[in-house]
Amino acid sequence: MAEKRAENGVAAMAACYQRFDPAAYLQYNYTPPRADFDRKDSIVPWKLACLHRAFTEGDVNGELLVDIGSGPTLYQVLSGCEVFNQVLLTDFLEVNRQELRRWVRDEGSCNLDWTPYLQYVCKLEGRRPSAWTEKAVKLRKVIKDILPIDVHRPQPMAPGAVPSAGADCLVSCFCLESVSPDLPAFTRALGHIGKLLRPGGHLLLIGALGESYYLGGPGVKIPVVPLNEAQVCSSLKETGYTLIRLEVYTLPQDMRVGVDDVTGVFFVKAKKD
Ligand SMILES: C[S@@+](CC[C@H](N)C(=O)[O-])C[C@H]1O[C@@H](n2cnc3c(N)ncnc32)[C@H](O)[C@@H]1O
Ligand SMILES: O=S(=O)(c1ccc2c(c1)CN[C@@H](CF)C2)N1CCSCC1
Repeated sequence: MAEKRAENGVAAMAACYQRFDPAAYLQYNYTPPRADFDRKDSIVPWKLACLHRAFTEGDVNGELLVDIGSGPTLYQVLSGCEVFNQVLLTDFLEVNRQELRRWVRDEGSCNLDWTPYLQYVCKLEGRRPSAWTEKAVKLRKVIKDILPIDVHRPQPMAPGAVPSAGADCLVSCFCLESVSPDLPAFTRALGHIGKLLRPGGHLLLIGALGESYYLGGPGVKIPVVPLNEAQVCSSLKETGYTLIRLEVYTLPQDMRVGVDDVTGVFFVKAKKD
């Protein structure tokens, strides 16, 4: 009975995502006021700095980085592309994979200009902002594929998509809590993606705290599992990760713009046991 309920919850979530609108999602979350590089208290500098530090402090290395639930966004691999020579982007929806392919193939008509993000990460790396063009070339070179994924499946990706030994690093941002009908499903999904990671590999997880819904497009209200820090830590422990660092950002009032009810954002660096 419980299994049937879980299946129904996952199916209902998948149905919600059929109305997901990448262009609107990018507009809601990745343009000002949320993505304001001139504001010291903006979430963008905080998140990009968390990722930059995590990728560059010396313990993260290897060949393959996999981004779980990429959506239509690239910011999450802008630092990682300097550390790994193979990056896989993944998403549940073809519309998001198409958005990413348009950027990777430099076909134009992307729904967001990632230049400010590329420039900001170059600044974090001590490079001149004009080096963003070189970073874009590097990123396009290391992205080896853009593949389907379903984190609710015990095997989230097609056989052979990731080497049997596992990826060296996973990054995942605002995915697991936004696609799971409840906390047990979130925890199971965390375990499923862990199977894609080699023992000793790192997980960089960014997510929403206290969020119960978000708009995935005009009038597209998508339920979210409201998480607190203790639940995130408990789920990590339950699924075989050792927490290295947890950082929390509290969203300023004026960044609560009605596209969701998120109160904070967490950043986790963890290692698979
Ligand atoms: C809130 S968006 C996050 C996008 C991006 N990572 C970011 O940081 O903004 C959640 C993403 O999860 C994807 N998704 C939905 N169901 C999924 C599933 N079962 N497995 C993996 N990803 C899923 C959606 O297509 C969407 O791109
Ligand atoms: O933290 S954000 O404000 C952000 C970015 C994405 C999301 C949320 C918040 C909250 N709702 C999530 C639903 F899944 C998606 N941010 C937007 C600017 S760039 C860094 C990330």
